[in-house]
Amino acid sequence: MPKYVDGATRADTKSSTNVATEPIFEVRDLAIGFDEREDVLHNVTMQVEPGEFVVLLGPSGCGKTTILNLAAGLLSPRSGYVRFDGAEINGVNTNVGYMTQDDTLLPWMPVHANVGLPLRMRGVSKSETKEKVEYYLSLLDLSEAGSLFPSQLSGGMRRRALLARSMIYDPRLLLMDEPFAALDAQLRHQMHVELRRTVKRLQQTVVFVTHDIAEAAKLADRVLIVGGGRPGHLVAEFQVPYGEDRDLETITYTDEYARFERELNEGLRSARDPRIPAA
Ligand SMILES: Nc1ncnc2c1ncn2[C@@H]1O[C@H](COP(=O)(O)OP(=O)(O)OP(=O)(O)O)[C@@H](O)[C@H]1O
Repeated sequence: MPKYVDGATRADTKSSTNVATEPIFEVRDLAIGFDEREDVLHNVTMQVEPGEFVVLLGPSGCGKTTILNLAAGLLSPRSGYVRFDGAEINGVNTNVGYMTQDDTLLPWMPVHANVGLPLRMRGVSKSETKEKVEYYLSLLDLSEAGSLFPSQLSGGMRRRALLARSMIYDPRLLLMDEPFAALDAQLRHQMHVELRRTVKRLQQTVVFVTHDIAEAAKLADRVLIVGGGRPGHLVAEFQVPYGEDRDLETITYTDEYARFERELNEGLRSARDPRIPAA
Protein backbone atom coordinates (compact mmCIF):
# COMPACT_ATOMS: atom_id res chain seq x y z
CA MET A 1 0.00 0.00 0.00
CA PRO A 2 1.23 3.52 -0.67
CA LYS A 3 2.48 5.34 2.38
CA TYR A 4 0.61 8.47 1.40
CA VAL A 5 -1.58 9.88 -1.29
CA ASP A 6 -1.17 13.58 -1.76
CA GLY A 7 -0.50 13.76 1.96
CA ALA A 8 1.39 16.47 3.75
CA THR A 9 3.52 14.06 5.73
CA ARG A 10 5.60 12.58 2.91
CA ALA A 11 8.65 14.60 3.90
CA ASP A 12 8.70 12.70 7.16
CA THR A 13 8.77 9.31 5.45
CA LYS A 14 12.20 7.70 5.66
CA SER A 15 13.52 4.57 4.11
CA SER A 16 13.77 1.63 6.47
CA THR A 17 16.93 0.59 4.62
CA ASN A 18 19.03 3.35 6.15
CA VAL A 19 19.82 4.77 9.51
CA ALA A 20 21.38 8.05 8.32
CA THR A 21 19.64 11.21 9.39
CA GLU A 22 20.70 13.74 6.74
CA PRO A 23 19.15 13.24 3.29
CA ILE A 24 21.49 13.53 0.33
CA PHE A 25 18.83 15.08 -1.88
CA GLU A 26 15.83 16.99 -0.60
CA VAL A 27 13.05 18.87 -2.35
CA ARG A 28 10.49 20.83 -0.40
CA ASP A 29 7.32 22.60 -1.59
CA LEU A 30 8.74 22.72 -5.09
CA ALA A 31 7.13 24.48 -8.02
CA ILE A 32 8.90 24.55 -11.38
CA GLY A 33 7.87 25.55 -14.88
CA PHE A 34 9.41 26.85 -18.07
CA ASP A 35 9.09 30.35 -19.55
CA GLU A 36 5.70 31.87 -18.95
CA ARG A 37 3.97 28.52 -19.09
CA GLU A 38 2.12 26.96 -16.16
CA ASP A 39 4.05 24.88 -13.65
CA VAL A 40 5.21 21.44 -14.77
CA LEU A 41 5.50 20.29 -11.15
CA HIS A 42 3.81 21.74 -8.14
CA ASN A 43 3.87 21.05 -4.42
CA VAL A 44 6.57 18.36 -4.60
CA THR A 45 8.28 17.34 -1.39
CA MET A 46 10.64 14.38 -1.32
CA GLN A 47 13.95 13.26 0.06
CA VAL A 48 16.54 10.63 -0.72
CA GLU A 49 18.63 9.04 2.02
CA PRO A 50 22.24 7.86 1.63
CA GLY A 51 22.44 4.40 0.10
CA GLU A 52 18.84 4.41 -1.09
CA PHE A 53 17.71 3.36 -4.55
CA VAL A 54 14.72 5.57 -5.33
CA VAL A 55 12.73 5.15 -8.54
CA LEU A 56 10.61 7.94 -9.98
CA LEU A 57 7.83 6.24 -11.93
CA GLY A 58 5.31 8.15 -14.01
CA PRO A 59 3.78 8.74 -17.42
CA SER A 60 5.64 10.49 -20.21
CA GLY A 61 6.00 14.23 -19.76
CA CYS A 62 4.99 14.34 -16.09
CA GLY A 63 8.27 15.91 -14.91
CA LYS A 64 10.53 13.02 -13.88
CA THR A 65 13.57 14.25 -15.81
CA THR A 66 12.90 17.73 -14.49
CA ILE A 67 13.49 16.40 -10.96
CA LEU A 68 16.82 14.86 -12.04
CA ASN A 69 17.82 18.13 -13.70
CA LEU A 70 17.07 19.97 -10.46
CA ALA A 71 19.35 17.57 -8.59
CA ALA A 72 22.07 18.13 -11.19
CA GLY A 73 21.72 21.89 -10.74
CA LEU A 74 20.73 22.33 -14.39
CA LEU A 75 17.38 23.92 -13.43
CA SER A 76 16.20 26.10 -10.57
CA PRO A 77 12.80 25.97 -8.92
CA ARG A 78 10.20 28.74 -9.21
CA SER A 79 9.51 28.33 -5.53
CA GLY A 80 10.41 25.97 -2.72
CA TYR A 81 13.91 24.62 -2.27
CA VAL A 82 16.17 21.88 -3.59
CA ARG A 83 19.00 20.80 -1.29
CA PHE A 84 21.98 18.55 -1.78
CA ASP A 85 23.82 17.30 1.28
CA GLY A 86 22.03 19.88 3.38
CA ALA A 87 22.92 22.91 1.23
CA GLU A 88 20.76 24.62 -1.36
CA ILE A 89 21.91 23.75 -4.90
CA ASN A 90 23.39 26.78 -6.58
CA GLY A 91 24.69 26.12 -10.10
CA VAL A 92 25.83 22.86 -11.67
CA ASN A 93 26.12 20.09 -9.10
CA THR A 94 29.42 18.31 -9.74
CA ASN A 95 28.72 15.77 -6.99
CA VAL A 96 26.28 13.81 -9.13
CA GLY A 97 26.78 11.24 -11.87
CA TYR A 98 24.19 11.45 -14.65
CA MET A 99 23.44 8.57 -16.99
CA THR A 100 20.78 8.96 -19.67
CA GLN A 101 19.67 6.77 -22.57
CA ASP A 102 22.06 8.63 -24.88
CA ASP A 103 25.29 6.92 -25.84
CA THR A 104 27.87 9.52 -24.91
CA LEU A 105 31.00 7.36 -25.18
CA LEU A 106 33.60 9.18 -27.27
CA PRO A 107 34.11 7.04 -30.39
CA TRP A 108 37.80 7.87 -30.81
CA MET A 109 38.80 6.71 -27.32
CA PRO A 110 39.15 3.11 -26.12
CA VAL A 111 36.95 1.98 -23.26
CA HIS A 112 39.58 2.52 -20.53
CA ALA A 113 40.10 6.16 -21.63
CA ASN A 114 36.35 6.78 -21.86
CA VAL A 115 35.77 5.38 -18.37
CA GLY A 116 38.71 7.29 -16.88
CA LEU A 117 37.79 10.59 -18.54
CA PRO A 118 35.96 12.15 -15.54
CA LEU A 119 39.03 11.51 -13.35
CA ARG A 120 41.46 12.96 -15.90
CA MET A 121 39.22 16.04 -16.20
CA ARG A 122 39.38 16.41 -12.41
CA GLY A 123 43.17 16.33 -12.48
CA VAL A 124 43.52 12.89 -10.90
CA SER A 125 46.97 11.37 -11.54
CA LYS A 126 47.51 8.83 -14.31
CA SER A 127 48.38 6.04 -11.90
CA GLU A 128 45.33 6.57 -9.68
CA THR A 129 43.12 6.84 -12.75
CA LYS A 130 44.51 3.57 -14.10
CA GLU A 131 43.90 1.81 -10.79
CA LYS A 132 40.32 3.04 -10.54
CA VAL A 133 39.55 2.28 -14.17
CA GLU A 134 40.78 -1.29 -13.67
CA TYR A 135 38.60 -1.63 -10.58
CA TYR A 136 35.45 -0.37 -12.28
CA LEU A 137 36.05 -2.37 -15.45
CA SER A 138 36.39 -5.50 -13.38
CA LEU A 139 33.32 -4.61 -11.26
CA LEU A 140 31.26 -4.35 -14.44
CA ASP A 141 32.78 -7.35 -16.16
CA LEU A 142 34.58 -5.26 -18.77
CA SER A 143 38.20 -6.11 -17.96
CA GLU A 144 38.66 -7.79 -21.32
CA ALA A 145 37.17 -4.82 -23.18
CA GLY A 146 39.43 -2.02 -21.90
CA SER A 147 41.34 -1.57 -25.14
CA LEU A 148 38.32 -1.87 -27.44
CA PHE A 149 36.69 1.15 -29.06
CA PRO A 150 32.98 1.88 -28.51
CA SER A 151 32.11 0.70 -32.04
CA GLN A 152 33.49 -2.74 -31.11
CA LEU A 153 31.19 -3.13 -28.09
CA SER A 154 27.74 -4.71 -27.82
CA GLY A 155 24.83 -2.57 -26.58
CA GLY A 156 25.05 -4.07 -23.10
CA MET A 157 28.82 -3.50 -22.92
CA ARG A 158 28.34 0.14 -23.91
CA ARG A 159 25.76 0.59 -21.15
CA ARG A 160 28.15 -0.98 -18.64
CA ALA A 161 30.98 1.30 -19.78
CA LEU A 162 28.70 4.32 -19.39
CA LEU A 163 27.70 3.13 -15.93
CA ALA A 164 31.38 2.74 -14.99
CA ARG A 165 32.09 6.25 -16.26
CA SER A 166 29.14 7.67 -14.28
CA MET A 167 30.36 6.11 -11.04
CA ILE A 168 34.15 6.29 -11.28
CA TYR A 169 34.50 9.61 -9.47
CA ASP A 170 32.38 8.37 -6.54
CA PRO A 171 29.48 10.77 -7.07
CA ARG A 172 27.42 11.24 -3.93
CA LEU A 173 24.31 10.66 -6.03
CA LEU A 174 23.82 8.75 -9.28
CA LEU A 175 21.02 10.07 -11.50
CA MET A 176 19.74 7.62 -14.11
CA ASP A 177 17.20 8.64 -16.76
CA GLU A 178 15.78 5.56 -18.48
CA PRO A 179 19.33 4.31 -19.05
CA PHE A 180 18.27 0.92 -20.44
CA ALA A 181 15.29 1.98 -22.55
CA ALA A 182 16.97 1.08 -25.83
CA LEU A 183 17.99 -2.46 -24.81
CA ASP A 184 16.06 -5.64 -25.59
CA ALA A 185 14.29 -7.40 -22.72
CA GLN A 186 17.04 -9.92 -21.96
CA LEU A 187 19.84 -7.36 -21.95
CA ARG A 188 17.74 -5.04 -19.83
CA HIS A 189 17.29 -7.78 -17.29
CA GLN A 190 21.04 -8.43 -17.23
CA MET A 191 21.68 -4.72 -16.70
CA HIS A 192 19.17 -4.67 -13.83
CA VAL A 193 21.06 -7.50 -12.14
CA GLU A 194 24.43 -5.78 -12.71
CA LEU A 195 23.17 -2.39 -11.60
CA ARG A 196 21.65 -3.53 -8.31
CA ARG A 197 24.64 -5.69 -7.51
CA THR A 198 27.06 -2.83 -8.23
CA VAL A 199 25.26 0.02 -6.48
CA LYS A 200 24.49 -2.03 -3.39
CA ARG A 201 28.10 -3.19 -3.17
CA LEU A 202 29.31 0.42 -3.40
CA GLN A 203 26.40 1.73 -1.29
CA GLN A 204 25.77 4.17 -4.11
CA THR A 205 22.69 6.38 -3.72
CA VAL A 206 20.55 6.35 -6.87
CA VAL A 207 17.56 8.22 -8.27
CA PHE A 208 16.32 6.30 -11.31
CA VAL A 209 13.63 7.47 -13.74
CA THR A 210 11.41 5.09 -15.66
CA HIS A 211 7.86 4.58 -16.86
CA ASP A 212 8.32 0.80 -16.76
CA ILE A 213 6.56 -0.81 -13.77
CA ALA A 214 8.63 -4.02 -13.82
CA GLU A 215 11.88 -2.04 -13.89
CA ALA A 216 10.73 -0.02 -10.88
CA ALA A 217 9.56 -3.11 -8.98
CA LYS A 218 12.83 -4.95 -9.52
CA LEU A 219 15.30 -2.15 -8.88
CA ALA A 220 13.90 0.15 -6.23
CA ASP A 221 14.09 0.32 -2.49
CA ARG A 222 11.35 2.95 -2.71
CA VAL A 223 9.13 4.07 -5.59
CA LEU A 224 7.69 7.57 -5.94
CA ILE A 225 4.90 7.92 -8.46
CA VAL A 226 4.85 11.26 -10.29
CA GLY A 227 1.95 12.56 -12.37
CA GLY A 228 -1.68 13.42 -11.73
CA GLY A 229 -2.17 15.91 -14.57
CA ARG A 230 -0.61 19.32 -15.06
CA PRO A 231 0.97 20.53 -12.88
CA GLY A 232 2.29 17.13 -11.83
CA HIS A 233 2.99 16.15 -8.24
CA LEU A 234 3.84 13.08 -6.18
CA VAL A 235 0.82 10.83 -6.35
CA ALA A 236 2.02 8.01 -4.11
CA GLU A 237 5.01 6.44 -2.43
CA PHE A 238 5.72 2.73 -2.05
CA GLN A 239 8.35 1.06 0.07
CA VAL A 240 9.36 -2.09 -1.82
CA PRO A 241 8.23 -5.09 0.28
CA TYR A 242 11.23 -7.34 -0.39
CA GLY A 243 14.71 -6.80 0.97
CA GLU A 244 18.03 -5.38 -0.22
CA ASP A 245 19.44 -8.78 -1.08
CA ARG A 246 16.60 -9.80 -3.39
CA ASP A 247 17.45 -12.25 -6.14
CA LEU A 248 16.34 -10.67 -9.39
CA GLU A 249 16.37 -14.06 -11.11
CA THR A 250 13.63 -15.44 -8.87
CA ILE A 251 11.82 -12.48 -7.30
CA THR A 252 9.55 -11.99 -10.31
CA TYR A 253 8.02 -15.45 -9.77
CA THR A 254 6.84 -14.68 -6.23
CA ASP A 255 3.33 -13.67 -5.12
CA GLU A 256 4.82 -10.75 -3.22
CA TYR A 257 6.30 -9.37 -6.44
CA ALA A 258 3.05 -9.88 -8.38
CA ARG A 259 1.11 -8.05 -5.65
CA PHE A 260 3.59 -5.20 -5.64
CA GLU A 261 3.48 -4.84 -9.43
CA ARG A 262 -0.33 -4.62 -9.22
CA GLU A 263 -0.07 -1.86 -6.61
CA LEU A 264 2.37 0.07 -8.78
CA ASN A 265 0.09 -0.44 -11.76
CA GLU A 266 -2.83 1.09 -9.86
CA GLY A 267 -0.63 3.97 -8.74
CA LEU A 268 0.48 4.59 -12.31
CA ARG A 269 -3.11 4.49 -13.58
CA SER A 270 -4.07 7.15 -11.12
CA ALA A 271 -0.97 9.18 -12.11
CA ARG A 272 -2.21 9.04 -15.71
CA ASP A 273 -5.80 9.83 -14.85
CA PRO A 274 -6.17 12.06 -11.78
CA ARG A 275 -9.83 11.01 -11.41
CA ILE A 276 -8.70 7.54 -10.30
CA PRO A 277 -7.68 7.52 -6.62
CA ALA A 278 -4.20 6.07 -5.95
CA ALA A 279 -5.34 3.76 -3.17
N1 LIG B 1 13.77 23.12 -21.21
C1 LIG B 1 12.44 23.02 -21.33
N2 LIG B 1 11.72 24.01 -21.86
C2 LIG B 1 10.38 23.93 -21.96
N3 LIG B 1 9.66 22.87 -21.54
C3 LIG B 1 10.32 21.85 -21.00
C4 LIG B 1 11.75 21.86 -20.86
N4 LIG B 1 12.13 20.69 -20.28
C5 LIG B 1 11.00 19.99 -20.07
N5 LIG B 1 9.91 20.68 -20.49
C6 LIG B 1 8.53 20.23 -20.40
O1 LIG B 1 8.28 19.82 -19.06
C7 LIG B 1 7.44 18.68 -19.04
C8 LIG B 1 8.10 17.61 -18.24
O2 LIG B 1 9.26 17.15 -18.93
P1 LIG B 1 10.18 15.98 -18.38
O3 LIG B 1 11.21 15.73 -19.40
O4 LIG B 1 10.60 16.31 -17.00
O5 LIG B 1 9.12 14.77 -18.31
P2 LIG B 1 9.38 13.22 -18.11
O6 LIG B 1 8.39 12.76 -17.10
O7 LIG B 1 10.80 12.95 -17.83
O8 LIG B 1 8.99 12.65 -19.55
P3 LIG B 1 9.52 11.37 -20.38
O9 LIG B 1 9.14 10.15 -19.56
O10 LIG B 1 8.77 11.46 -21.66
O11 LIG B 1 11.00 11.53 -20.55
C9 LIG B 1 7.16 18.30 -20.50
O12 LIG B 1 5.91 18.82 -20.85
C10 LIG B 1 8.27 18.98 -21.24
O13 LIG B 1 7.84 19.35 -22.54
